[in-house]
Amino acid sequence: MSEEKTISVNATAQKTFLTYESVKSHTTQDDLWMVIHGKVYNCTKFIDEHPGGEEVLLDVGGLDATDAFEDVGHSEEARKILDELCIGELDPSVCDII
Ligand code: HEM
Repeated sequence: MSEEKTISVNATAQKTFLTYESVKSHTTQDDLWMVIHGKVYNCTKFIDEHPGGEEVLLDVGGLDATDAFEDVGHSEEARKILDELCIGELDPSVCDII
């Protein structure tokens, strides 16, 4: 079964929806995804560059990292980096628990 589905929202914009089931299998240094505020981020390329170190990112691999991310009080710059790492949103039609 495919991990993602793409839904046409209108003629110009498309959203990629991912299930939490697919997010939680990406938990390693070579393949690290996480969820922050309902969006899915592929952080693999950023692990080495994270100013807060790689361990904290690996700790939340495959999980909802919203609280961990917000508790640190990340800067606007950090949020811009997040935008670049976004690969989709959690599928609202699938009710799976994080
Ligand atoms: C992909 C998601 C994340 C991105 C893009 C990111 C980005 C950054 C950036 C740019 C900084 C430098 C300070 C700032 O600009 O705010 C930073 C610092 C930090 N981050 Fe993250 N971060 C992410 C996730 C996390 C998570 C999940 C944690 C878990 C606790 C975390 C913990 C920290 C800590 C502790 C620092 C402070 C490091 C220091 O100043 O010594 N980060 N992060």
